[in-house]
Amino acid sequence: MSEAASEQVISIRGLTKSFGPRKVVDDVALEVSRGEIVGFLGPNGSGKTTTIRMICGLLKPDGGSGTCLGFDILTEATRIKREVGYMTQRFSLYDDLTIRENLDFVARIYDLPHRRDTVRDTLERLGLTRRKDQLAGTLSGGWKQRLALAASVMHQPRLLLLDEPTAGVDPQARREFWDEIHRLAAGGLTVLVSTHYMDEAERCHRIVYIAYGHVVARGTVAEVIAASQLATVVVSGGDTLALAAALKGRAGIEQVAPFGNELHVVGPDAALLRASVDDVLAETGSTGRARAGETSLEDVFIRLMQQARVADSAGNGGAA
Ligand SMILES: Nc1ncnc2c1ncn2[C@@H]1O[C@H](COP(=O)(O)OP(=O)(O)OP(=O)(O)O)[C@@H](O)[C@H]1O
Repeated sequence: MSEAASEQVISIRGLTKSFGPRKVVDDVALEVSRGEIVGFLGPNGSGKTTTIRMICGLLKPDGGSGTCLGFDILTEATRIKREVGYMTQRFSLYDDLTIRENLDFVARIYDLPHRRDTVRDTLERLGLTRRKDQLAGTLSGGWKQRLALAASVMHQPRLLLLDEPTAGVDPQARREFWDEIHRLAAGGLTVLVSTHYMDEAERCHRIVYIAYGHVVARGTVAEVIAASQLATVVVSGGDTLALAAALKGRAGIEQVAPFGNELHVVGPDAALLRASVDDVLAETGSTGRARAGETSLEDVFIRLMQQARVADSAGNGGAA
């Protein structure tokens, strides 16, 4: 394998999977380099978990090809599984074992050498030593996630797959979790993480957005926002509820969303958007004031989801 190719941790194309008559992953291509943190986003049921499971050899694709960690995803699944850490959406450790006992159990499953030292080092590395004798069932959501992360990196995988790792975890714990992910990536670990949280997407080096089984956007957060070519106008003051109702459905306006005392109004044509907002403000005699705003990743995702829904019902899902 060439040096450049060996830096490519995930390289897949044409990945396809159906459950019954439904194609839930359709022609997905993905390239991820060593040390990258790539965010996998998309609405519920869009095929993220299914794709992740195919990449790490837990599920056989119907079509497509490629490599994960240099191993063929179709024929070398066993070798892939050994070098991947996989943290699922649900806490899958034992509530009635302590943190240390849980890690010791995982170390036995992997048949890790120097088990005691490995567990001790992992406890230390993930900041769990102080709580090592606490029962997992009594931990808060944030600590449980930290333990689950420890369990999934203890065997020193080269690729970490995280499936909605911080669902239901408070912002402080989430931030610490992500600090840890960045530390691990800086050490050479590659991370593919599925999430519904915008702040998490923003902490990834790159994001891939999937809808109805198709990749519909990819790039850095800034690139994905720029590629959407959406414009945003922020309206502050006035009766926001009445204004929102008046703005919806007007020419060039695709989204109207209240944020506190302001409205974010979004559309694809900046001039038309502004003209429509100004018209509505004048027509309603509103005291609200309009200014140009920044388009957010959330605005872009809502548009991508709506476009994908239209494409799916027309039977011709888009691809990026
Ligand atoms: N083993 C299975 N058998 C049948 N259908 C399945 C199976 N696994 C997943 N699906 C279906 O495939 C579709 C894609 O599911 P998947 O879990 O990959 O989506 P997701 O993007 O991870 O969703 P979420 O964000 O809700 O976790 C869903 O409609 C799901 O119900």
